[in-house]
Amino acid sequence: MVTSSVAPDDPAASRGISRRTQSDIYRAGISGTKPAVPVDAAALEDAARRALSAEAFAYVAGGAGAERTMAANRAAFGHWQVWPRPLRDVAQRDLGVEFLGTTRPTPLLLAPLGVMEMAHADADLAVARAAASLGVPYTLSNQASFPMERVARETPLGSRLFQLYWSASDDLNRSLLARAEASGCEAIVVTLDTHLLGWRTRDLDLAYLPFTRGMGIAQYTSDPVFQQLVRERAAAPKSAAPGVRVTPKAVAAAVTIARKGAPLTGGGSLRDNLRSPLPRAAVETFLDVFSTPSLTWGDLAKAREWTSLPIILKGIVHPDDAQAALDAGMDGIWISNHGGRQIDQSVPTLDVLPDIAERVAGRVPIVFDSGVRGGADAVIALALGATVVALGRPYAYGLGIAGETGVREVVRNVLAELDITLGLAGLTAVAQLDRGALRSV
Ligand SMILES: Cc1cc2nc3c(=O)[nH]c(=O)nc-3n(C[C@H](O)[C@H](O)[C@H](O)COP(=O)(O)O)c2cc1C
Repeated sequence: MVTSSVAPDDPAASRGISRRTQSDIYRAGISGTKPAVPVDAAALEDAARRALSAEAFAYVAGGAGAERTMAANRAAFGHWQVWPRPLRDVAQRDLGVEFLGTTRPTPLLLAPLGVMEMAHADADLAVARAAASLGVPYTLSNQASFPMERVARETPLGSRLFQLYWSASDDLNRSLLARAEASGCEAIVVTLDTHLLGWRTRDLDLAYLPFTRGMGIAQYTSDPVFQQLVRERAAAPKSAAPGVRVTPKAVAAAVTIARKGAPLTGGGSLRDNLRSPLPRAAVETFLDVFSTPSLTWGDLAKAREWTSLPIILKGIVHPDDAQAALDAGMDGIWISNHGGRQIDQSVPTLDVLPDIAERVAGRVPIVFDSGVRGGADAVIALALGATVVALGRPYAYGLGIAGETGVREVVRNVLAELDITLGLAGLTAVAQLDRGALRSV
């Protein structure tokens, strides 16, 4: 349900999320209260830059190479304009869509974002609560900061998908998917575009990768198969690993790793965790199993054996790969270039959306992401054939600035602008959005 602080007898309450949001904001303004996070997308990013550590902001905001794909993702929206169409009675508007066999209240999804503890200590818990309060499904990342079971406990009514990074251990993959199913996830999203970690310029300049500090590996350290791999590694004779120079930063990193490794040591004191070889072995094991560059289309059949949930492939950009996903019997396609974090000067997702939508021809749902910054962007993607649109960085910025409230405001603002844009385009339902709503430039 979409929540609002507007009183139930307020006429705005029956006029959709846009009127409720505007009413909430302007009414609070009378008492001098401003929104917790900037509404403008660029101002939101700026505020996040100020709120986050240099490392956290670089990790969230950064892309691959010279970040030309990030810029292209945004520029692609500039090739389309939304036609205004007045005098069509748009007093009642329906944002609902069919997705994975269920009618959803909105056409929005939250994309999986790893290591959200860098933005806020409540990380995925805060994001899940905000998403659930707005009826927006949340895609839990394989690199989350809390185990999926904990998120499920905190938001039993929230709709969740689980995103898998296909690791080098099939036993681990199977275990993660079984846990996702047991904890109420509705679908598995297999991310395909990160089989090699992108050349992330900002992170390289800061020499900072959160996983090497034990961050963003909570789905692993809480997994029985992974725990066994870690114990085996810790027990094996050591090969001489390159030493780390002991500096205050190295000591701080060791403390973080020890804390994050607590699930492996039985949650002992910090001193115990620092002494135990397991937390560091967990980081090393993770770095070993994380990526599987040898994966091929033929391997996907295994995922079918591991889960009975629908499987969506994330990271599809080439229309031929969309076709291959259909041929492989997948249940959904997630068009994404990882927000420009993988290949520099790659293909902007919006540019390929129409071709892919044509190939898919409604046979499976299409999730779209990379570059969505507001409701008008979402309208354009939906009109070009997306079934649902996924929001990424903006909600991480909201999280960093104002925790759960920040995420809720960011998502609410996108929905409100989407609702207004739909109505001003003369339409009363997301289902009516098609190419006719747009002018190409
Ligand atoms: C900080 C950050 C972490 C991410 N972590 C993941 C992840 O764990 N799994 C995944 O499939 N995609 C991940 N992505 C990619 C997003 O799911 C999504 O594709 C991307 O953010 C879309 O681009 P946009 O945020 O610029 O709109 C991450 C993106 C960012 C910015």
